[in-house]
Amino acid sequence: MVKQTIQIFARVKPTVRKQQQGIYSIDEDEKLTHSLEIVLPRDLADGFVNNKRESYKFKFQRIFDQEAKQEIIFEIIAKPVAESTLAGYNGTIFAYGQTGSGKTFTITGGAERYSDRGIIPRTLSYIFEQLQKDSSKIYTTHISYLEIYNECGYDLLDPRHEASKLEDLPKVTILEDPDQNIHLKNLSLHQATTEEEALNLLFLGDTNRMIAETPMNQASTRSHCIFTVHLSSKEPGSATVRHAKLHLVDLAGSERVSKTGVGGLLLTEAKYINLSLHYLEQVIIALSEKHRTHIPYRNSMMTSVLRDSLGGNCMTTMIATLSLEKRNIDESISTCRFAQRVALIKNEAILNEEIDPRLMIVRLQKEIEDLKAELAMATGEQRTDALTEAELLQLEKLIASYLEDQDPESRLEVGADMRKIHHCFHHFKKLLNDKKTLENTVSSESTRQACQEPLRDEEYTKLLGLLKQRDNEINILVNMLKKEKKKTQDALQNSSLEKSDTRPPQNSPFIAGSPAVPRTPFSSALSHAQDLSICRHRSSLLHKKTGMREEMSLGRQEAFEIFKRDHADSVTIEDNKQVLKQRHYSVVRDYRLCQAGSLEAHNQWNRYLPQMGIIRLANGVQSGESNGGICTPKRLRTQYSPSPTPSAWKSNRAIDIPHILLFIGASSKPGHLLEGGASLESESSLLT
Ligand SMILES: Nc1ncnc2c1ncn2[C@@H]1O[C@H](COP(=O)(O)OP(=O)(O)OP(=O)(O)O)[C@@H](O)[C@H]1O
Repeated sequence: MVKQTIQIFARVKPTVRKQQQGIYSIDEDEKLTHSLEIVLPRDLADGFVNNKRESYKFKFQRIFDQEAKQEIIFEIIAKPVAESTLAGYNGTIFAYGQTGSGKTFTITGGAERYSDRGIIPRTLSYIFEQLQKDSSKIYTTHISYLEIYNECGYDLLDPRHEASKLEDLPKVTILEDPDQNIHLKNLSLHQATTEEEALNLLFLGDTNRMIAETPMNQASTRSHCIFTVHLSSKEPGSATVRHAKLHLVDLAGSERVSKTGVGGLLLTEAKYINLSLHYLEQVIIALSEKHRTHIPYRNSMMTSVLRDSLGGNCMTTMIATLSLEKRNIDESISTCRFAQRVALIKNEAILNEEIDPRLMIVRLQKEIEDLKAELAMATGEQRTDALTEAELLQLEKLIASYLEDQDPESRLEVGADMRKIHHCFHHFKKLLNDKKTLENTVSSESTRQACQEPLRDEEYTKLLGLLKQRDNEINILVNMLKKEKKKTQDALQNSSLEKSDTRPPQNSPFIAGSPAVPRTPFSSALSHAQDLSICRHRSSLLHKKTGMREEMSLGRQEAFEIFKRDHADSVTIEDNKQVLKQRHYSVVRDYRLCQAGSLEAHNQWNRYLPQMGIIRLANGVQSGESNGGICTPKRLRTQYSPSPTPSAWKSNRAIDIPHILLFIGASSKPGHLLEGGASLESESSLLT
């Protein structure tokens, strides 16, 4: 590491000697520290006529007067920096001064004479000369050329663009990595293997700079230019590479805005220039102050780019260019003051070495080869990269026997051969993965089955619903039976009452409680039949709703039979059925009498018909009207004989009391009666 303050030099621009007479003097002391004294008459300082002289004294490493040639400038200022760059340290030379003070002349040089070549071409010549001389190292040289104008960076070496204005050039932006290293995006690096190639790049950049220059943008005045030589070096066979950068910087004019007398865009530019230089000054002030932690590098692009050069890893040199004409004295004094602050900045330059990864790989490969050779010599066997077929087979056998061995103390001995050890690990890993795959398959299968569980649940729910439905149906049937039972009991009670107490005389045609209705031999039967008809009609409706008969499954029928058999009232129901049957026969008997043609009975029948509301229930057939001997629906007509005999009725289970009576009532003529009703079939069967 080389610790060094920034070196400051002053160069006075040649001018008419008469103007400078008595203004400045240069002293040299024994330590080669030069001081510049500027003597300013009072009247020049503040406008008042004053014979007193004001003296300003500034110290520099060296002061070059107007006689100084470009060659000496290079030798004294630039050469040491170029040498340190060749040694692997970063270096910076920047020229600072007001417009026209000779910055560009010093850094780049004049175009008129070859001897006017400035620091850049001379440094390039020197560097390539040294590179040629030094065969102990391999050098690589790259060049970049950046222009910063109004805080925007432009690549002056972009070959794709024929710049007619500055904006045609690619814009360069700053990127900062986590280690706070600055990277310039879009700034091209061009390799230069010879001095000529490097100079061509310099000319290309200067040409782009001049072409892009407009009357409003005098590049040399209002922009900063940074010409950088990137040098890499390494010793042959070594993986260590040294990188060094040499910035050669031509700053914009340092004159102050207040004195430029510009406006509009020029003022904006001047502000930018001064702002940029102001931030440079801020950085330098911050660096020159002790215990200052924050350095405002990021405030401008220029200070960001020159970060290393200012207070960092760099050997930096400043050239203060001075114009000592009377009108420029103030600016020259400012420049000198600025230089004095810069001189306080300490830099710590270190060698920028890094290991080249490609070279490291080559070196390691060679080392491996050497070690293999040594191993082969030590073991006496030549090892290849991969195991042979025979070796693999042998290894598989060993692994198999090891895995089968139940002894927990057993060992797998494959020797000190890493290839075999690796193979064993691969084998075990494969086994483990296969096992995991199998477990995953099993688990996914069980997951799949688990997913099907809801289907079982659905089935279960469906069956449960069906069971509930069946329960409801059974409840309905039980209720029906209860109702039937109640009706039957009521009917029986009425019947017994009629028979015993209230039975009217044979000649009385009226029913008890209905004085207007006469009692006939059929009246009792008709009364029972009326009740039963209503009951069965309701029951029929219920059957239609539930569809009981048709949809009753075998199981249900069976269950129902068991239910009927085990029911507490089954005996009573059975008794009731017998009673009903007896009545059925008595009705049939009465009917036969009626059918026998008793005119009296027929007349009596016709008289009582209108009072029997139940006849209207016979499928729309009106009472008292002749239907040509047929008074039943067509369905019944086709199903039963038009003139059935009582024996036929008996044998036909479909015959039932209420309907017989309905049909009787439905015809106005005796002998034209039909029996039966299909709708009562189920109810009849219930009573069977
Ligand atoms: N030491 C010198 N010897 C001979 N001529 C010089 C010297 N210094 C400057 N000049 C001349 O002075 C003129 C202005 O110089 P130069 O362009 O270098 O100034 P500058 O500081 O770069 O100005 P700007 O800030 O505008 O770029 C040029 O013509 C240049 O040749």
